[in-house]
Amino acid sequence: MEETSKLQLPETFLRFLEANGLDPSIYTHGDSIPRYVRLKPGLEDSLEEIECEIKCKLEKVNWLAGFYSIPPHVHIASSKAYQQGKMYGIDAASGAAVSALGISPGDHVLDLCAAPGAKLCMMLDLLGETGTATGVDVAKHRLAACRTILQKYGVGQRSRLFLADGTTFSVPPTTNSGGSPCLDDHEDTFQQWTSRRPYKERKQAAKARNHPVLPQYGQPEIIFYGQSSGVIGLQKKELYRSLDQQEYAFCGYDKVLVDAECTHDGSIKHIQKFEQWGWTTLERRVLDAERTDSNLTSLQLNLLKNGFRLLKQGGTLVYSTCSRVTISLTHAQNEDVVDQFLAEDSSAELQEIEMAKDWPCRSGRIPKTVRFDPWTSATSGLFVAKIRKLPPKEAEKNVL
Ligand SMILES: C[S@@+](CC[C@H](N)C(=O)[O-])C[C@H]1O[C@@H](n2cnc3c(N)ncnc32)[C@H](O)[C@@H]1O
Repeated sequence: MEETSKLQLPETFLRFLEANGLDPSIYTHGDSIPRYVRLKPGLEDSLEEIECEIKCKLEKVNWLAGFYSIPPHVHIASSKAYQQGKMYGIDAASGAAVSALGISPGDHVLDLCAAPGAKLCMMLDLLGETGTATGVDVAKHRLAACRTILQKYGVGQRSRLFLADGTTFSVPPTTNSGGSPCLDDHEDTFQQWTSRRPYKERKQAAKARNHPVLPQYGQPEIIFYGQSSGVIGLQKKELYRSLDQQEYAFCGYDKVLVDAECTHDGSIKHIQKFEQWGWTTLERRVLDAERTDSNLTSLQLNLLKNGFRLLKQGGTLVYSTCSRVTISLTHAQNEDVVDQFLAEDSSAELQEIEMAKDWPCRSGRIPKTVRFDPWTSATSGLFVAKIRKLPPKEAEKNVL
C-alpha cells in the first residue's frame, strides 16, 4: 500500500487515462479491491460452516444474488468448501455481465470465449435443469481447465465444449436437448464423454499433433459433452451441420456471451513495475501498442460479429472485456468496437441493462453501455454492452 501511494505517474500516462475516462487514483490509492465468491445455488445453508473454515465473514453483495465479498488477502483455493465445489471464485462484475444476459430456463446459450469457465458455470447454474450451454475457446489448455471446472462443480450435464476459433465457429445449438445415451456404436455417433478416448481417436489426435491443424481451418474439436447435452446419439454430420444465415434467425442461440480477449496487462502491479523499467518503456510497450493494436480490436470485432450471427432473432448478446486489467477498459477495446459493430449491422440494437440501476457502475461513453471502474465499484473492472437482434422489420426502421 505504502509503495502504491508513492507512485508518481508520468504526464503521458495521465493523459492516456483521461482520454479513456479512467481515474488515475486506482494507481495511487492502492489495491484494496475485495475478492468475491459465488455460492453454489442451494448451498446457502453452508454459509456459516464456510465462514468458520476460511476464518472470515462472507459479506453479502446486495446488488448481485448469490455473491459474497471477502477481504483481498483471504485465499480460498486450499479450503475444503472450495475444493468440494461449494463455492466459486468469480469477480462480481463478471457475475453482472452474465446476469445482463437474462438467462431463462430452457435457453440455448453460447459462450464464445469460455475458458477457464467461471461465467459458463454461472450460466449453467442459472439454466438449472433445462436448456444447453455451449462453450468455445481457441486455447486447448485453457479449455481443458474449463472441462475440469465443469466436472468439479457437476454442471457439465447439458454443456458442450468446442476447441475452435470463435470468429468462425458455426455449430448451431442442438435441437435434441434431452439426449440419452445411444446404443448405436457407429463410429460417427457420439457416445457418452469419457476421459479415456477410444484407440482410434487417440491415434488421430497423435497424428494431428505431428501435423497441427489450427481449429479455424478444421472442424471444431468437441472436447467435452454431457449426458443431456443433446450430443449423445447424434451423428457427427448432424452435430456439425451448418445453417443458412436466415436459419440462424430461428434456430440460433437465445443468448450469446462474447467475453472478448484483451491484452496489455494494465494491472496496478504491472504499471508499478514501470517505475523501475522507466516510463518511456511504458509508453512504448503499453500506450503506443494500445493505440495501434488493430489486430486485437479486429479480433474483438470479429468475435462480436460472429457471436451476433449465431444469435436467434430477438435474442440477446452481451459483449464484455475481461476484468483484472485496467488498461483493457480503454475506449478502443470497448466503445469503439461496439460503435463500429452497431454502425455496420442495422439488426443490432443496444439495450438498456435495467438491473444496472442497482449496480455500482457508471455509464460508458456510449449511453446504455456500462463500466465497472475498480475504484468506484470495488470490483476488478469490466465493460458491458447488451445488444438485441431485431427482426427484419424493426431493423429496416433502424436504417431510416
Ligand atoms: C477474458 S478470457 C475469457 C474468460 C471466460 N469467459 C471466463 O469467464 O472464465 C478470453 C478468452 O478468449 C479466448 N480467445 C482468444 N481468441 C479467441 C478466438 N479467436 N476464439 C475463441 N476464443 C478466443 C482466450 O483463449 C481466453 O480464454
